[in-house]
Amino acid sequence: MLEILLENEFGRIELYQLATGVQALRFVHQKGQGSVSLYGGQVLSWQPNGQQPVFWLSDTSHYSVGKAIRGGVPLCWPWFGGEVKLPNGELSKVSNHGFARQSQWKIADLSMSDTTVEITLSLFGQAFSSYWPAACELSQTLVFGESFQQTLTMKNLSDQTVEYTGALHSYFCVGNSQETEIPALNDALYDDKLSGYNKQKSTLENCMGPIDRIYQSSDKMVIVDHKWQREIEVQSHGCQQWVLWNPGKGGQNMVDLHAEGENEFVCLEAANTDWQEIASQSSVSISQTIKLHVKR
Ligand SMILES: O=P(O)(O)OC[C@H]1O[C@H](O)[C@H](O)[C@@H](O)[C@@H]1O
Repeated sequence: MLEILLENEFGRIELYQLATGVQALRFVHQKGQGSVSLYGGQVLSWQPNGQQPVFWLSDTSHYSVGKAIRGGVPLCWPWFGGEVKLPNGELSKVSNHGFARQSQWKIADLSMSDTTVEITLSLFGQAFSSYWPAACELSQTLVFGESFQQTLTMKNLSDQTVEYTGALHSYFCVGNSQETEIPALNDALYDDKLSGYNKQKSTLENCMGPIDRIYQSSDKMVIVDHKWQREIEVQSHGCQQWVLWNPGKGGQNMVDLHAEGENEFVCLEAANTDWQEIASQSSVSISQTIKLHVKR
């Protein structure tokens, strides 16, 4: 199955079948190319012309309903990590990162100009999970051009206040995670999910794991990739934390991470890891803007 959804003098957007139950959009535009899975509403790739890919995608990712896709920008929502707040306020252990990344999103709008490809996806419904029964509507706008902008708007359609945690879980492609730094993180306190020690401060030598940290910062970050001589600037909006994750050699035990894959990416996630309220019938948004600076 292949369907051209939009074509003009600047490019083309196609819908294709990636696997059973997994449809995706891909675009070729005069500024670059990219792809987005409707399953998970997940950006899979983006490569501006003349650049290395910006997002990393595992060669051995699952593409099947009920499993998360490894790479691109998974949406962690309405909970980040393995804990949800139930409607009665109690916390409960759950599988990681919520249902948005394992739900079927719909195309709400597509447009293409000389400078950008804009894709809006939506997810609408209720009782997606017994842990989070509220009716909700998510809208995700993706603007691919020379830079990339992603906005996730969450509307609470129920008559109760709801609480969420979440993240735009970007897998950034780098020349080598061992030759990659993020200097602005050195100024921030972090909770170390691996050791359990909170409010740490230390210099991050490089981005090779095992690393799993929640930084208390919403500052603009610059990923300095020495091997590819590239800087990736990431600015978040509406997010209070950055999560930094790379599995290191432990990645070799993950079936959906190809051999040596841990050398090729760093996850820097625009996140809210503390519970955030959304009042009944209200909307809130989180977003990120990504810009590339190539030194060569
Ligand atoms: O394997 P996943 O459920 O996609 O999670 C991958 C990673 O996501 C985040 O970065 C968490 O902080 C990590 O603890 C987790 O291992």
